[in-house]
Amino acid sequence: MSLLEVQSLESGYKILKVLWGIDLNVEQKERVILLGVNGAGKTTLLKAIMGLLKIFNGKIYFEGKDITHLRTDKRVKLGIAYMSEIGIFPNLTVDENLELGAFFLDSKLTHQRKQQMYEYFQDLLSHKKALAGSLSGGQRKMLGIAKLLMSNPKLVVLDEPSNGLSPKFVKLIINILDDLQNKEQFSILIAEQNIAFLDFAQRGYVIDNGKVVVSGNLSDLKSNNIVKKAYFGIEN
Ligand SMILES: Nc1ncnc2c1ncn2[C@@H]1O[C@H](COP(=O)(O)OP(=O)(O)OP(=O)(O)O)[C@@H](O)[C@H]1O
Repeated sequence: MSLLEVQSLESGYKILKVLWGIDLNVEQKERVILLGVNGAGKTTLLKAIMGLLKIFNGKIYFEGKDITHLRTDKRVKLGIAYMSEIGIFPNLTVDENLELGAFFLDSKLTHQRKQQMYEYFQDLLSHKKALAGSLSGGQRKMLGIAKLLMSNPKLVVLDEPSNGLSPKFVKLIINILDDLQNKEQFSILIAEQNIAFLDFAQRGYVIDNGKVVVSGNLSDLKSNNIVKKAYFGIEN
């Protein structure tokens, strides 16, 4: 049984269908990347998995449980955490952002988890009372990741964490995710256009016009002509 299984998923916005029958799965402790050009449907797919969009057709299972029509907060309680491209609330403090990430934990568990996050991200501890909007781009991403992990997720869903970051910070984010996954053993589903993340993943899917056009393990992806052309600028 896969941790996450998406079957023939069709979704979109009001009457606009964007996803046309997506099949995808994520196994325990696996790192899966979603590649695709702007507008391909990556964000739409992640939102549909999180219950933020109406499902027109198809199924979503988490640990074998049908969650196709489950409310978003209930998906979070089951163990799926999502970081959108924005990821944080700029008008709240660092501490308040972390608390929001654990909305369903009691105050003792929230406190313990916050301490854990401040241990992982010591830079955030010194900015505990600062407004999230006053942090640097890199610090905001760290906060987004810490907020994401507050709920102790089994599956972490990330939408373009590299967006707006310099190559140095992209490397740092990759190292942090690598380290935290080893410590906490969650699975990762990540939408990215930055090829630095290709080596981070074990398996991936290329989405185009709301359909999966290529899928496979890292070496399959790297040798695929569509991927080579779109991401490495190689024609053949
Ligand atoms: N709120 C919305 N209402 C209507 N259409 C939308 C909405 N958000 C996205 N779309 C459309 O859905 C399609 C897929 O967009 P999506 O954001 O999922 O792509 P993406 O692969 O995540 O690209 P990007 O990397 O630019 O975010 C696009 O045609 C887009 O215009």
